[in-house]
Parts: sequence; structure tokens; C-alpha cells
Amino acid sequence: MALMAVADALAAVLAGVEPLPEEAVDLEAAHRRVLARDLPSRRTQPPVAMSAMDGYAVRAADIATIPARLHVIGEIAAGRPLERALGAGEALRIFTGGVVPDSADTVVIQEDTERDGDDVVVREATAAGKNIRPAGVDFHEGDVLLRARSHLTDRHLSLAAGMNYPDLPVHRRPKIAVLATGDELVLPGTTPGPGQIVLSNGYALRALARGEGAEAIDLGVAADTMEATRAAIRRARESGADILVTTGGASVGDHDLVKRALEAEGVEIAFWRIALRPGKPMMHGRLGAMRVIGLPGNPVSSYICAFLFMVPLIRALSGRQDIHHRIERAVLGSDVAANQARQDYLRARLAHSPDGLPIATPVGHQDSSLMGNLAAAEALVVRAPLAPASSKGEPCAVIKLSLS
Ligand SMILES: Nc1nc2c(c(=O)[nH]1)N[C@H]1C(S)=C(S)[C@@H](COP(=O)(O)OP(=O)(O)OC[C@H]3O[C@@H](n4cnc5c(N)ncnc54)[C@H](O)[C@@H]3O)O[C@H]1N2
Ligand code: MOO
Repeated sequence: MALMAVADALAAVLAGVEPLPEEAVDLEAAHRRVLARDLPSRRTQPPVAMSAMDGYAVRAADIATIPARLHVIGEIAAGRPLERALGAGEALRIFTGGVVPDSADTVVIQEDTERDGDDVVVREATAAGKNIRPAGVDFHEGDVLLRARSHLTDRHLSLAAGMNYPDLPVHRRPKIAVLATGDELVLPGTTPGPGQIVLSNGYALRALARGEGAEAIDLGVAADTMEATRAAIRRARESGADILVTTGGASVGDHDLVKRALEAEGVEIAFWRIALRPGKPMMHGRLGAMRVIGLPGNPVSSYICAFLFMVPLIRALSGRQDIHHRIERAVLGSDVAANQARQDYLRARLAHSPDGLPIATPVGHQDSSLMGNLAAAEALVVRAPLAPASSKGEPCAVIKLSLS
């Protein structure tokens, strides 16, 4: 039977996904979160006309002839307005951010004046309206400046603060529980016994999830028994995880128990095994609201499957609209052979070319166990099923890997 295509598998993972419910978080914590509602401004900015410069608020008519001598009747600083109307031949000392009284219609910058006791001599002509920021020039109360589903940037936070929001309604962050499986796994820093290997996959997976704004927890390692694997799946449910990510035990071997354990716990498996290299044994299913992504154990396969499927799922649950990886154009830095039936994601180095597309050079060894090559890669070259051989210099499609 033909394996499910990558695009169909991704569609199945994203089927019916809705953004998680909203919660209020303070502004500092709202960075990179996704806004759950349209945000109308609670105020007009600036609320009244304000001076853009340090100088003198005057009536333009009084400085029609230069030089003009005006009598200074008071001072206006930011936050200290003055209830005093200007009469003919009068000026008010004003500083940047000071409220411009209705009676003044221009601000002369102080460099264009000379102070003489209680008088000021204006030496340069200044047009009416100059150096005044009118009320509402930035925005008005009720203006919707941030829309629901905006992915909040640093600049959005200042805007929201300026709109007078101390906290923001955002979609809850997905919680990801990562479970390793395998009798052979020991923790980094210990001395592995015969045939044992150091567990590594989860570190990249949790960091990848956190980098996408998720909360990630480590469920540790389950031994290769049904009891241990099922108990770990129950722990994932009890933790309130939105996504359970398992690594290992996904293939067809006698010790590959993950699918059976998931089914025994009630997970409805949507697919198992897809036309993807690396990552053929990947599986996906649901248990109530918890989505399960069953990754292969090979370190490269687990990371690439998480990158291709877990990342868009996290983004969709977070409420983001830009959930898909960007496929970009590059040229091949070396020849590649014809592809077989699975869609291939070749680990590649990316070099910038001064006059054109970046150059993607697949690393020499693409085996799905090679962590060194994965760590050195900067992009994935995407090869469609059965794509013909392609030569150095020919165009190719790449997805950039995270560089953090
Ligand atoms: N007869 C077949 N054999 C295999 C097939 C197949 O179709 N038919 N598929 C191969 C492919 S493709 C992959 S990918 C692997 C995936 O198998 P599993 O998901 O069952 O992975 P494991 O056997 O548990 O582990 C594979 C490898 O990775 C190491 N591993 C596992 N977990 C971790 C971890 N947390 N950190 C570091 N390394 C880990 C494990 O020790 C193994 O060496 O199956 C092929 N076989
Ligand atoms: O899909 Mo497996 O990841 O080719 O090694």
C-alpha cells in the first residue's frame, strides 16, 4: 500500500485544530504571544495638541515680521499644562511634550530665538502649525490598531501600552510533553553500559517547542514494556499536555510498542508510516483534546518530523496564522541523485551568494542517525517523491532550520 503523502499527513495533523482558549497576561509576558481579540485603543494619542520641540508657543500672526519681540507670560513643561491664553504680543516658554494652548498656533524652536529678560526675540520666521503634534495624530480612542491573531512583536507591546492596556488577551500557550522510549537509553553524563546509548532527542525537541512559544515538559524515559509506556501516556494526560510527543519505538520491531500502547490507552491513530525520509514510521493520533505525535527514535528523523509537524501544530494551537514553514528558492551546491518514493528532506549547508539565490549544499552523509550533520545543517533541501537527479547550480527548494 502506498504510504500517505507528507502534505496529507500534515493536513491530518492540523485537521480541526482551533486556537487554545484566551487568558490575560501582563504586557511583559505578551511578547511573541498571539492576540485573542481585536484591541481598540482606550485613548487618543496624543490626547491634546503637544509641542514637538523646546521653544516658545506663539501666535503666528505675532511673528509675521521678523525679528519680533514678545513678552513671555509663563512656562509649560511636559505634564504641567498652563491654563493661560496668549494675548497679542505674548509668548509661552514651552518644552517638548508640553500641552500647546488653543490660543497658540505655532512653536518657535529656541535656537531661532534670543531671550532678553521677560521678553523673547524671535529671529526666524516659523509657519503656523509648525512643531505642534495635533491631538490624535498617532491614533484615536476606539481605533483598532492590533487585530485578533496578531503575533505580538516588541513594537506591538509599546503600542498596546500606549493604548493603555496593562495586560492583553492572548491565546494560551500549548503545553508539550516529551516522552523518550527505549531500554537502551541513559542520561547524558552517565557511563553507558554495553549496548546503551545516551538519550539525546528530547533536548532538541523541547528547545524547538519552546522556541515556538510552547511550554515543554520532560516525561523522562519509558522502558520498552507496555506497562511502562502506557503509564507514561497516562502521565502525559494528567499533566494537561496539549501535545504528547514520543520518540522511538515507532517502527515495526518487536520492541516498538508505542502505537500499541497508544491504542490501548484509547488514542485514535490517524496515520502511521508516511512517505517521508527521514521519518517514515511517524504516527499521529488523538486522545480527547490531547494530540499525539509519535516520532521515530533516530535522532535526525525525530527532529525533522517535529520540525515538519509539531511546529505547525504548535503555531496553530497558539492562534498564529503563519503556521507553515516558508519554502524558499536556492541553487544546489552539489549534484543530487534521483529521489525514491518518499519525500526527502536533505540536511544542507546554506551559503549566501552575493549575486543571487543562496547555495544549498547537502551534507555528504544523510543517514538518519547522524546528529553531527544535523547540528551543522542550516536548511533542508526538499526533494519531491521520484524527483529526477539534479545537478550543481540547478534551482532547488529549501526550508531554513532554526539557528537558535
Ligand atoms: N524492518 C524495518 N525496520 C525499520 C524500518 C522499517 O520500515 N522496517 N524503519 C526504519 C526507520 S526509517 C526508522 S526512522 C527507524 C525508527 O525506528 P523506531 O522509531 O522504532 O526507533 P527505535 O528503534 O526506538 O530507535 C532508533 C534508534 O534511535 C535511537 N534512539 C531512540 N530514542 C532515542 C533518544 N531519545 N535519544 C537518542 N537516541 C535515541 C535508538 O537507540 C536507536 O538506535 O526504524 C527503522 N527500522
Ligand atoms: O525514516 Mo528513517 O528516519 O529513514 O531513518
